[in-house]
Amino acid sequence: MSEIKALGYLGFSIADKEAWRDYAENILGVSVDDHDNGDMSLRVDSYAWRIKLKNSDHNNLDYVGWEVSDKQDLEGLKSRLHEHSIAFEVGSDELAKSRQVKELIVFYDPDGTRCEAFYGPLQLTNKPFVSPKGFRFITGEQGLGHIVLISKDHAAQEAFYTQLLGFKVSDYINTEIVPGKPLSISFLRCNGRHHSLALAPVPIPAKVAHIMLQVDNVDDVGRAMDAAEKAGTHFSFTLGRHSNDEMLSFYTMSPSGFDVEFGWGAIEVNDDSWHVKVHHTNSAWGHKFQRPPRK
Ligand SMILES: Cc1ccc(O)c(O)c1CC[C@@H]1C(=O)CC[C@]2(C)C(=O)CC[C@@H]12
Ligand SMILES: [Fe+2]
Repeated sequence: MSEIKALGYLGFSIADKEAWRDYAENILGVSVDDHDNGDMSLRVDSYAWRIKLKNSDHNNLDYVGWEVSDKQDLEGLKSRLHEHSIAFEVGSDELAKSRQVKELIVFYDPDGTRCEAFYGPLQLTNKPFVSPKGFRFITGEQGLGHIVLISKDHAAQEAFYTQLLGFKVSDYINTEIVPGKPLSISFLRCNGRHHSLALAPVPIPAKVAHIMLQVDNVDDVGRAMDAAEKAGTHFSFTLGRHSNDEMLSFYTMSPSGFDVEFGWGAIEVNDDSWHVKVHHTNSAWGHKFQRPPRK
């Protein structure tokens, strides 16, 4: 049912390129490539790029790239979108070239976030990924990591990603961010990663709450934490262990204002044995929220 195999790539407009370069290399430990037009791209694995940072005067989530297996599955997805009267465009050759993929389509979710579905990402096996911090990121079949979108029309967003795009619900977390205003976050998967996408109906104007990158060594979470502390980066949530995917992680505020969760040790979901759960806590321990500094 689901053609979507993984979170493939992300595109952001960013207002502070040099701050991002420093944050990417020295805290996240990902590699940075500069392009002739002033944009930067981040690598975490064999893919030519995973996160594109468009040099701009504002910060924005520009697109979310979902990977499908092959042309057949892309055609299957096109048919489903067509059946449900969801408009899509076939990406031009120029767009495919700039995304460094074989083919892609472009459509929008109910909240207006630009989605791209693609197959055939360029692999740079002749230029292996080298982390400036010696980190190794867990990607492969689990994709880039996860993204948490702030949902405006939450019911429509959940229906779109589950019924149309074929994501499965892993669980829900009921929480109270504003005291007296309970809300339920939906965690959705499209592979063994517990969630590649979460939808959080938090009443704030932001589009993206955070993105998450996962490393394969718990000590690298500690090393990234030390580097972030040394750099004076704001910790939005302190070190903790999540209740649902059991990830050990901390969150720092990126130069764009959204957070990056840096984690290790999450469970993998087996579709045959998993059942949907409801949690009433975000974390088994830790993850203390810290108010952002005033600008
Ligand atoms: C609870 C949880 C489980 C797994 C995760 O990967 C994960 O990022 C979270 C945290 C979700 C997060 C939160 O708990 C506090 C309120 C947050 C920051 C939001 O406003 C959106 C995401 C929410
Ligand atoms: Fe997360």
